[in-house]
This record gives sequence, C-alpha cells and structure tokens, in this order.
Amino acid sequence: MSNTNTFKPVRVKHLTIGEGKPKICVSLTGHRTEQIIEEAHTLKLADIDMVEWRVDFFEQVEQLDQVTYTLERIRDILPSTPLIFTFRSAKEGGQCELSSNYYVELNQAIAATGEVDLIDVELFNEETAIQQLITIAHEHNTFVIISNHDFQQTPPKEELISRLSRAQQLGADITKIAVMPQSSSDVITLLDATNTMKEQHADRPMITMSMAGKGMISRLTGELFGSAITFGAIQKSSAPGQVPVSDLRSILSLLHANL
Ligand SMILES: O=C1C[C@@](O)(C(=O)O)C[C@@H](O)[C@@H]1O
Repeated sequence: MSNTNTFKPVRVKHLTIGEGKPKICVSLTGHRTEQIIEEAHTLKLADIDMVEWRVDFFEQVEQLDQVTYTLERIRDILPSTPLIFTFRSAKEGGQCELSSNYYVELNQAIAATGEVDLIDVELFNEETAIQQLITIAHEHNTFVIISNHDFQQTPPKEELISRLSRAQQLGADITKIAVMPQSSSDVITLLDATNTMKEQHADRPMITMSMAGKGMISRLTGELFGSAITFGAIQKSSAPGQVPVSDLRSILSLLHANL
C-alpha cells in the first residue's frame, strides 16, 4: 500500500517542518525565570532551528501571570525563533502533574497570547479538551503537536501506528511519539513504525524517537524514515539520549547529502 495522502508540511516562521533535514530543537528547562532567561541567551547563539519551553520544569507553572511574564522575556530574547510550549506531565516523563482543568487553562491561555508558534498537547487527554485546545490554538495561528511518551518500554509497531494515526484523526498539525527501547529490536520497531507511517498513512509531519543511548540512532535518521524534528542537547538534555547540538548539524548534513 502506498501513501496517497497529500502531505501537508508545517510552515512556522522561516521553517518548513516536514521537508528536508530534520529541524533541530533544544529545550529550555530552567526552574526560575532568571535561569530560563540565561538559557534563552545561550540558545540565541546556538546553531539550532527551534526552541521548546518545557514549562513543567518552571517552579511557578501554576501561576499563569508568571508563565506569561517569563514567556514574554523568552520572546524578547528570541523574537523570531519558532517556539514550542510544552507542559509534559509526570506520567509521561515530565516534572510535575497539573489538574486537568489547569492543564487546559494553561495551554488555552498561552495559545491565546499568540506568542508561541506551537503547543504540545498529550494524546492521553479527554478528546473534548484536545479539540477545544486545537480550536483555540488555530484561532491564534498556533500549531498543535499531539504527543505521547512511554519512558518504560516500546509498544508494538501496530500500537505505535495506531497512536500516531489517532493524533492525526484528532487534528494535530504534527504528531509525536517518544518511547524507551529495552533492546536493539525495539529501536527497529520504532523506526519501522515511523517508516510505515511515512509510506502509508502520514499526511503531516511526525516526530518520533527511541530514547536513551540505544535509541540515539533514531534521533539522526529522521530524514530517511520520516521524523521531522530532532531534540538535541546543549549543556542539559530534556530526555535521555539527546545528541549534543554540536554533533547534530554535521551528522544530519552528512546524511542529507547522501540521500
Ligand atoms: O516530547 C519531547 C521529546 C523528548 O522527550 C525527547 O525524547 O527528546 C524531549 C521533550 O522535551 C519533548 O517534549
């Protein structure tokens, strides 16, 4: 079966996600505003394409005014960098848990500021909440990544495909799955699921990765198998197995030049 869907890349500022080399993204993981400002200055000088603010690391995440204040400071420093806003829940590998009401309120409020380019919404939320967030985000020209993470294991290929397909059906602009390998076969499972999505089902960009050292290879081969963004590390990483940004650009360029 071949993919007859018309593929829709995502254009964010000057970037086209889903075309060419995977885009390099690095996360801001500071606990306090001053640390986040410092990290943003470091990222401004780095050779990266995008930034993710992992707001679950921010100790004032439950104070919306402090979140918006800090977001404005990030934007002062990085006015034209495509920016993802992510609250990663503890059950999916993040730093803390929020009530589902506040999770929706936080994401809605941030999408409505128009200050971020993309928000990350976890797949395992109520469908109505996800749909509400997509509507509000799109009203403010903000794209939505629907994501899922398993920090324990790698589900079977069919399950990976089913979760990515479900994220598409729900209306994600970009779908994402990150899983933990227990073996080298698990890494192949993730790559195989990504490749099958690309060849048969995907009509929009995906982000997939197998985490930790074993899975690191999956963070380099996105252009071949179909993952559009790779999360890299500078000083700190936001998940195990992220490749240092200093290596990432040259490896992605080498692979690109030979495809
Ligand atoms: O979902 C992802 C992917 C990630 O978990 C990784 O494995 O690189 C890192 C997170 O910061 C990001 O939100």
